[in-house]
Amino acid sequence: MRTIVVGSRQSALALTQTGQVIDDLKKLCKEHGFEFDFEVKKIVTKGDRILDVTLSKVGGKGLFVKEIEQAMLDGEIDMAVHSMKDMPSVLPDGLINGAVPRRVDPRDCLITLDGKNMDELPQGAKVGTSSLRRSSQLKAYRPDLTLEPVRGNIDSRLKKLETEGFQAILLAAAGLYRMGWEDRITAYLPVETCLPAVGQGALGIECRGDDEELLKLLALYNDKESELTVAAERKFLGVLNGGCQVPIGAHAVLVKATEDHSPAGQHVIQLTGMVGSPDGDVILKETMTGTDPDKLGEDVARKLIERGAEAILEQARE
Ligand SMILES: NCc1[nH]cc(CCC(=O)O)c1CC(=O)O
Repeated sequence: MRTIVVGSRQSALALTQTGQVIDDLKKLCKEHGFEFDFEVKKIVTKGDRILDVTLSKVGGKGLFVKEIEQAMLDGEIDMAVHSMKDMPSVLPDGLINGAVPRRVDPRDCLITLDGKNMDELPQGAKVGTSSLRRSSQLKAYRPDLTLEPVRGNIDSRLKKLETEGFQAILLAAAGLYRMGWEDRITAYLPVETCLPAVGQGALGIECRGDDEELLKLLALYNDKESELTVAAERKFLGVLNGGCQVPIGAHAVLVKATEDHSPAGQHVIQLTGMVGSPDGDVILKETMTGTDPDKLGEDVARKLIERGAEAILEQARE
């Protein structure tokens, strides 16, 4: 019996989703005769130590995964469950993404205390979000809103909704589902109004590239549709060279092969990508379809670069 040591951040969300993945993997082990046991090892990351500082000020990229990846390379842990949207687009040598489990709803949602949805919020309402992607798109949709940063874990953000005088806060629906707090969701933001973060709603299971035993199990856990759509979004992000702290959004879905005149049975991916200015004055969007996720992600990114995405991102990075 081999014990798989699973590294996890100690936030409630990280531990919850790690526990859920371990439960799923244990079932798969039983069904397919794998002799694995699982153990969780908590790891404090740089991102956790500086939760009170606005992430864009400390260089957000990979802040939550670096220590975990080092522990994996050092053999202290064997596997880690990440929110896909917090995973850098390039993994260090020796580590791979062994599975993308079935993705949950990628949309953002609005949480209000009085049940008002986005269109019912009063003129100038104070709305909490620390995400440039969300505030850029929200400003484009409702220029009158006052968007203010709200940081911290999901539970502390929900508390701040009450204690810091926000009329609403914006969060990913996925985190609330995983915590069992979906009853807090007041309204979903349609992807047409607010394109989600790349990989939002999906998890990634990272492990060492030479851990063949574990990779066999993870292959059974992989969801092809989630893998393909997330791959297209991540390639798009990688080409634009953006972390989670620039106003970039993307959303991919599988469409029927016939709609794209491709051979039946072939996967056709439709990807919408977005780059916005921080003040929401410019929102560039492109939608394309394709069968190869990498090519599609690259094509959508190139299209946006042709239309001036670089200058917008440059402005956002300042
Ligand atoms: N940036 C933090 C973060 N990373 C993952 C999630 C949960 C959503 C997901 O798994 O995609 C959240 C919270 C949020 O953005 O509301």
